[in-house]
Amino acid sequence: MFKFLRGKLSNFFVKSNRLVLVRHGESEFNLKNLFCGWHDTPLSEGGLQQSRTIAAAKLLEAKIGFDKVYCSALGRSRQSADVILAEMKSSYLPVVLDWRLNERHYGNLTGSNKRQVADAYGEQQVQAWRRGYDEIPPPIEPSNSYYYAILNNLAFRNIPVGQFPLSESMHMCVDRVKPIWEEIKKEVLQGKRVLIVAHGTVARALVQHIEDLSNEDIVKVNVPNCVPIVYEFDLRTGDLIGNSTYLGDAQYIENMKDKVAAIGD
Ligand SMILES: O=C(OP(=O)(O)O)[C@H](O)COP(=O)(O)O
Repeated sequence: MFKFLRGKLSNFFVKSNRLVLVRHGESEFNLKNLFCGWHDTPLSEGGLQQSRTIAAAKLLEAKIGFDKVYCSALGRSRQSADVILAEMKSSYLPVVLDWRLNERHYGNLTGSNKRQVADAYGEQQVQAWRRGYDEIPPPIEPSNSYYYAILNNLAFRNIPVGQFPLSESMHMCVDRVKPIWEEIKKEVLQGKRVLIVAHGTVARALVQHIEDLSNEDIVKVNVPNCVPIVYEFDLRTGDLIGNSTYLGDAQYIENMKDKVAAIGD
């Protein structure tokens, strides 16, 4: 009876719930400035450290806890989540791996150095591939060094026939992410405290859905590694309350956004 009343009372008072979105820590491919997408690169030493000292530290500082974690089927997302959870003494939490949260497939650009591609095709074309909304990079070919590793990755074995991409635009990624986002949002609105550990383009796709941004506005968004983005939802209406909050030092975050936006060396 007491438990029942306590539940009723907390339902009466608790009217909002938070959701946290984090891009995984720096990967080996991020470090080498290579297009990565569906290639399963591990985190770099720096990326492991960012997961501890930026993502987990800022979440602990903000006293934000979780009930459930969503990751992609790519190892770097899970690796970052594991480090964050260990640091938060929350390794017991359920972690769901879902391929629909995989990074955008970068097609035949996979494995290429971004600066070298810019030297060959021009900066404008590279930025159109990286930050255009409908631009689809050329499909990955069997001659690409990562073609077979991606195709035969057992982490992708549950992908329905016909849905395994050979390349994706931002737009395709936004469409792919929509159903899993709707599933996650339902849980958030039921009061589950969810952490999503995702990737650069997938994080932007989620941001577009969450903030209802236009196609023109979302292409200007850049998500740094390991900076938690916090959202708050009204549990009754399902609407977003206020704006996103990026946890961390404002100047550091701006510098990292600029770094992510740039083609790099
Ligand atoms: O795999 C990638 O994203 P990830 O490091 O977030 O998984 C991309 O290569 C990021 O590159 P971009 O910032 O040029 O889109």
